[in-house]
Amino acid sequence: MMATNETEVCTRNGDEEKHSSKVNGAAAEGLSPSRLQNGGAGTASRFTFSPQPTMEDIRRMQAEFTDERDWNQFHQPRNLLLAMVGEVGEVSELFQWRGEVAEGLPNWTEAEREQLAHELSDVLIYLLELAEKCHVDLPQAVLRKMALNRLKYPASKVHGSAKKYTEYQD
Ligand SMILES: Nc1ccn([C@H]2C[C@H](O)[C@@H](COP(=O)(O)OP(=O)(O)OP(=O)(O)O)O2)c(=O)n1
Repeated sequence: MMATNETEVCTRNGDEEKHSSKVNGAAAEGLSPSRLQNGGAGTASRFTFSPQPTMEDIRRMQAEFTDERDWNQFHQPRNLLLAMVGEVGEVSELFQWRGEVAEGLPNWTEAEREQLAHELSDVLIYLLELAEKCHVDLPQAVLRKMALNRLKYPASKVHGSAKKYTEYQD
């Protein structure tokens, strides 16, 4: 489903489950308590992104943003990496001292949710520009990496376990 402001009815395990879904995943009201636990999102009603913009769209928009400002002179790989890590720190600050946070961030204010959206966007923007400047075709690279992850963690072997692959003896 799209991340829109509509209210929708989802069916899971034959039961009707009503919840509202907003841009930025802002609404958690109406979610059953079990869906607010870690990993509790049922696949039938899982939060999804809008299809646009793509990674390439964002890479291009950021390239235009930096070109217009003559900022490429500052945007070498190491600087972009440091900028990205700084933004990851800003995301961490929003979660700091809150204890565990349930999916959908049910107790967060709209302002806090928007701040999180900004900081996550900063991380993504710098990540994509870092990949560009390192000549990593990230959309394709992520497909290759996920294929490797599936081989390393066969569902039949690791289902329900969070152990690292090095901990399995077979
Ligand atoms: N040299 C720069 C500076 C900024 N940006 C863009 C990418 C990020 O999305 C955002 C980062 O801006 P700030 O460094 O001002 O960081 P914040 O937006 O997080 O502001 P603050 O640190 O006040 O929270 O702007 C950029 O591409 N190159």
